Amino acid sequence: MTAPQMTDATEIIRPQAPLLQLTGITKVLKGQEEPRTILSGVDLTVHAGQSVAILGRSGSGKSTLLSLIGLFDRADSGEYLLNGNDITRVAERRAAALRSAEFGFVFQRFFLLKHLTAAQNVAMALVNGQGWSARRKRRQQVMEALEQVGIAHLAKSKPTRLSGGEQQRVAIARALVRKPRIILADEPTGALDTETGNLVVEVLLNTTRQGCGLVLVTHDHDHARKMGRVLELRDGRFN
Ligand SMILES: Nc1ncnc2c1ncn2[C@@H]1O[C@H](COP(=O)(O)OP(=O)(O)OP(=O)(O)O)[C@@H](O)[C@H]1O
Repeated sequence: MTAPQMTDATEIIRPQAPLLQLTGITKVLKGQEEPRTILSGVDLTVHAGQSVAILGRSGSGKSTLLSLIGLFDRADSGEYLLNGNDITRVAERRAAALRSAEFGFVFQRFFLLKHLTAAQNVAMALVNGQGWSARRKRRQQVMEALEQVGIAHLAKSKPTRLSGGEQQRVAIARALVRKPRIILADEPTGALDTETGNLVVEVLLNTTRQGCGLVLVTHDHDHARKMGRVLELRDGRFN
């Protein structure tokens, strides 16, 4: 049996455990109006190398669910296991450590810094509380991530010189450079034409062949069908 490993976030990794396992997750929004139940018993298990598409009409709670998985928010009830560890009520400090050690995030908007090159944008993800890693190691990590998404030749280009698809691939490289176990992608093709969107979906799927888990929120049924599983969020749960 493979021995458990420790990560940056001092978490025990159980190799046989799913990457993530959500059971009976609920989320109620309590604003100035009446409390509103957004998620009412979501179950989701993702293993290494698996891809899942989440469909659902606008407002069905897809982004809310992704923000719970990515530990930007916490569920009101239910259980969340990450690598077999119960993190349902994890405190913010540990959540932040887990976010940067375990997850890569990709959004519809690319959030690239215009005055930096593609490589410099990717390198930004390597800054941590202790400052920068060694320059040579950093450069190697950045080039590997750019190669992984097929744009190493654009390393020195600034975002304004890149197409939308190329910019999204820089954003994906930035998500990959820390070698996350799970990619959370929220409508990553929403701002792209069909052909470019297809390419970006292929790039994301490729990460699962290297062992990442992928959760893709999308409105595009063609993209969803390319994932290993398609789930539809309706009335706060998967039907
Ligand atoms: N911070 C918030 N305050 C109040 N309501 C919110 C907040 N965040 C989300 N909501 C509401 O919760 C519901 C679910 O939103 P969410 O963004 O998760 O849906 P979605 O399925 O991702 O929608 P879309 O496909 O349009 O992105 C919506 O009705 C939304 O208006």
